[in-house]
Amino acid sequence: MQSHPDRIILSADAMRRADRRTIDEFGLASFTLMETAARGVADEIERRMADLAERAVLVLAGPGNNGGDGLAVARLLFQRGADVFVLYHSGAEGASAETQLNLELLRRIPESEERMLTLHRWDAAADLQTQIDTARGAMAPWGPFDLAVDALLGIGVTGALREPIASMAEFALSARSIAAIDVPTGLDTDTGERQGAGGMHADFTVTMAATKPCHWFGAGPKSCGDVTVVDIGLPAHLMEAAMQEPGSARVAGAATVARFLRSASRGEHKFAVGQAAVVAGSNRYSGALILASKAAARVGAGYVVCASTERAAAALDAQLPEVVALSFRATESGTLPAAAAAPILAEFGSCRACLVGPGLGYAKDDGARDEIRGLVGQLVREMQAPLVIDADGLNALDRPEALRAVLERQGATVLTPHPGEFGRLVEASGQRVPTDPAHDRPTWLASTWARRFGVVLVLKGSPTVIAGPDGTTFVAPDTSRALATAGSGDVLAGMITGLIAQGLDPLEAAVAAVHLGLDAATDYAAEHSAASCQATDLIERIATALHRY
Ligand SMILES: NC(=O)C1=CN([C@@H]2O[C@H](COP(=O)(O)OP(=O)(O)OC[C@H]3O[C@@H](n4cnc5c(N)ncnc54)[C@H](O)[C@@H]3O)[C@@H](O)[C@H]2O)[C@@H](O)CC1
Ligand SMILES: [K+]
Repeated sequence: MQSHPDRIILSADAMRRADRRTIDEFGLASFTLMETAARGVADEIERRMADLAERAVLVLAGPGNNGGDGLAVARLLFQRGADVFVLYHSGAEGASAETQLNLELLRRIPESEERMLTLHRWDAAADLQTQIDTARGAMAPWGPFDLAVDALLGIGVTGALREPIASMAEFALSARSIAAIDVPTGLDTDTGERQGAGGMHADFTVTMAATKPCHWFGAGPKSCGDVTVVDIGLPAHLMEAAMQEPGSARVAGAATVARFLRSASRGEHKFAVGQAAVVAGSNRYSGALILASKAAARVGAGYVVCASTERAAAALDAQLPEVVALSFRATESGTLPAAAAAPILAEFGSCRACLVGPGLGYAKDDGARDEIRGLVGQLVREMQAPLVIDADGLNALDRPEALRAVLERQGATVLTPHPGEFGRLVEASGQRVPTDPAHDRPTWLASTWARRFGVVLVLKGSPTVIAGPDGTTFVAPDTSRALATAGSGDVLAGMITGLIAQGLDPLEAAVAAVHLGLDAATDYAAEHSAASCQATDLIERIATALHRY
């Protein structure tokens, strides 16, 4: 469980805009930003490399401002006692003024008796093999480096690595550890995907102003190592503006999750604390009903009631005597009939949260489909309490009018699709999905569609992204293989419902539930192989996870 404060995620564009506005509008010189960035990187390196004075550092500097950061870091580490070998891309000589000045400053450092500083120019226009051999020759007397600093490419990267960057990056492999400046070279900043071969795997990454999606998504988490953020002085109002942009997000720290959970009206009488209703299951799928109900109870809902077919309700009774079950004669498809909606609304009208969907058996056959579409549609239209729609409940929203009914609801709605269910929802909405790369990011999709549907949207994935109807977006701190188990979706939906029933704001309940699920999975994986995790193992660990906040 992370103890760090909340972390912000900005897209490459949002970061560039904040940089630009800080320099042009606010008036903080870009050289100052670069120097502040470099100081932050050097401080973090010094914090991790015990005695810098005895260390040999290789700085790989690229042709842009990331390279400029690297050149400044080289100067600072040298000043702090390290022997520094700078391998810089000749493009730096034609780069921004701040990068050129940093190259010039290195050149002005006088020879020193105690420490070595080598500036080695990599001529990007010359024959590649010659450059490789020459660089290798120049490094030969240096022996292995304690650290390589990856300042080749930062958020200006586009597409697969082109030479000579890929060959320059290879020189990092000989170092004992690797520090990446801003982002590891070769990672797409907004997706964390590696374009083609090559590129950097860092032991730690020091990033400017805010994290970027590549630190959390795709190959990023494995390629970045520990990520620390350096405040380079971007003014708060410009950071706030960047945070408002679709695609920007926040990763809640433990303190925030604890604050969300504390907002629950805990300890009051069980009816006051909140009744959670679960409309789920079918003759074939009673497990989903049981898991969702158990999770709602375990997360602290005072009183869980459920509605299902006779057979599923009987199975639940056997396992969860404390949960009151309303049972209905199943349709010939073995699923809940649409006619169950009225009695459910009558019985559960006073519930404080209602979950509909797990195991309803939507795919069974057309008969089932019509019945479940009718049942879900009526609950969407008439259930006043916050409604959590998961699994087959989502599949039943397969027509534009169903999604319009969701948008028109007075009460809050939480949708918890996995990517496939999400794709079908978007398709059913009849709205166009922008396919350009800038927009098919999970954070952008979640915030845009949460706003369009007017819902809390939990876009399950690795990691899971949670967005509110105003576009506020959270990203789960990591993923766990243990969560990739059947039924974990039922558990998550049950937890969200159980937390809302206790008075949590639906968005906060969804964020807290995702974190609790991750904590439970991490706890399990600490003692067992993650692949062996069952949904019931997760439920058993919810209470422990809750207790920590
Ligand atoms: N004043 C500023 O704007 C600041 C910028 N910062 C640094 O500046 C970086 C962004 O700098 P830039 O926008 O100059 O971009 P980068 O320095 O990330 O790289 C852009 C350069 O790399 C080349 N390039 C792009 N993709 C490539 C590929 N696939 N293969 C080979 N070469 C490729 C481009 O032609 C361009 O010359 C940040 O990552 C950060 O490190 C920070 O110092 C904060 C302050
Ligand atoms: K880099």
